[in-house]
Amino acid sequence: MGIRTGAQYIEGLQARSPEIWLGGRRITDVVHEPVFRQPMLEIARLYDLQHDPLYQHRITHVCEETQERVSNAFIVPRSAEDVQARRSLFEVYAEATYGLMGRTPDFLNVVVTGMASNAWFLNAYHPDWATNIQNYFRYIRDQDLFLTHAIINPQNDRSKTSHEQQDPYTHLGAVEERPDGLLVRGAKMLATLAPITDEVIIYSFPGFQPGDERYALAFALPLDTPGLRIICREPAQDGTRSLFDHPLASRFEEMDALLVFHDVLVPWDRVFLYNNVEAANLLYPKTGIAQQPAHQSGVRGLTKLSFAVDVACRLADAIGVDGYLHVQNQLGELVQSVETIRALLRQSEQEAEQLPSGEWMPAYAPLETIRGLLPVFYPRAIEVIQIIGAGGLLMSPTEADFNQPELQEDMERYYVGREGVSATERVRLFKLAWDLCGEAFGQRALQYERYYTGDPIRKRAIFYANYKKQTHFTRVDQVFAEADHIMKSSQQTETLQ
Ligand SMILES: Cc1cc2nc3c(=O)[nH]c(=O)nc-3n(C[C@H](O)[C@H](O)[C@H](O)COP(=O)(O)OP(=O)(O)OC[C@H]3O[C@@H](n4cnc5c(N)ncnc54)[C@H](O)[C@@H]3O)c2cc1C
Repeated sequence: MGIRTGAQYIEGLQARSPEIWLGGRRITDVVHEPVFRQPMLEIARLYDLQHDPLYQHRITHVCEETQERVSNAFIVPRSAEDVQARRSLFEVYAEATYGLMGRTPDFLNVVVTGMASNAWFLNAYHPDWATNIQNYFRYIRDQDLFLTHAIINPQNDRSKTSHEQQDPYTHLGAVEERPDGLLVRGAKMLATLAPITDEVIIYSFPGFQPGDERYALAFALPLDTPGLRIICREPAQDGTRSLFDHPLASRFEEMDALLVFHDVLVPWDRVFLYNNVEAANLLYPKTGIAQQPAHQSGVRGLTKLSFAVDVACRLADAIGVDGYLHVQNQLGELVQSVETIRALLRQSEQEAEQLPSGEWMPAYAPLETIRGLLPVFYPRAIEVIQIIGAGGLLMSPTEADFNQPELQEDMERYYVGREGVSATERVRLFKLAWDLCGEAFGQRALQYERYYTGDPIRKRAIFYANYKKQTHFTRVDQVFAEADHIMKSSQQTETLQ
């Protein structure tokens, strides 16, 4: 089939009936559920871009194997040009959503591409796993599917491993091998956008201990597989809020969910890893499934940060405070944070490493530095919006107030900004800013930047450990050697005198 349109994506959702729970209600018509409707349309818009002559050549290509047009997310990069072709897709999708949707289809499609192109790793443990992931890659590429993923165990008792939890099936684990597949039970979090995706892929961060064999799993399933339950968090919007009042929250909310597997059967041809702690712990480091999508996250993160900085600058200008030194200092700091991420991204592409398999991997150190800095830079941008917007962020009236003739004069007089900024312009800008820095939507977007890729603290610790392996801090030895040499020379000189 190749690239889908937005309408085809929505038809796909309509054709299935996964078990979705939202606010105590079982959702039977996901396509018409107000909470999901606009975010679904935003994703459909991305699918439509694949058919837009302005974008098609930037985000899709003709697949050598099938001769069909497919998304650039399925490129296995073999050159710098391939890396750029994929970046181009990341950029188009990020710009279309202002970087506020992190789990757009490109994200997990890149993960599966990375796993499949490194199937040699799975092959070393079990040839079927390698065949399965390669077939799955072809399947999602050719059907142009949209995936969610759940790689974390529920947050029950983090001081214990999976097999030490009170209930052995709190964390998702294998129950029984059957002729037709593997029976699994337990839960995984945090499947972002699950209600409006086609399939889920399960795998895990490293950290398995001996005894955790049954939890060492990787597989993929359609979301309407019997026994699979999607429990959504409380929504940040109810789908009826106006675009005037909530220009971002009413469009880009990514629903997060817990996935509960009530004795779900995973067909053997969908199992990519099972019952092997070593393989599960090495999956991340050996298959590039952290590094390749980190490129997507970097591009998206740059867009989101730049957008927040644009909002901060426009806010300051609209109320005439950007002439103050401390405001300029803070805005300058934000612009520099954007430039830092931009430079790191370029560096990661320019220093892309070629693996022995021929695959091009954007460079690790700059990408990992982006991962370390965004959880600092993005919250800071949000803080600066709060500092500059100050009390004004809390006095915005609603669209209904603007439409009330009795209030018209007050609206026009008391809500204007500096000269040239009308009341409507100022209020819309402040509402946009509040969506980012005050609303539950904005708080989730901030929490996403901290945690979407795992715990930033442990990530940075791993980065340091890797750095230490490669860097032996030899300059310190050199300075001592030089000092010894200088001391020796001066002693010799003294002896001669
Ligand atoms: C908005 C959002 C969207 C997300 N989307 C997805 C998604 O689509 N798919 C998905 O799979 N996941 C998703 N995640 C989950 C994300 O992967 C996790 O939040 C992240 O890995 C951190 O795990 P945790 O939340 O369980 O925190 P925990 O690991 O429970 O950490 C909680 C706190 O305890 C500390 N801590 C815990 N254990 C240790 C330890 N061993 N050593 C030191 N400190 C420790 C941490 O530093 C942290 O401060 C999302 C998260 C967010 C916030």
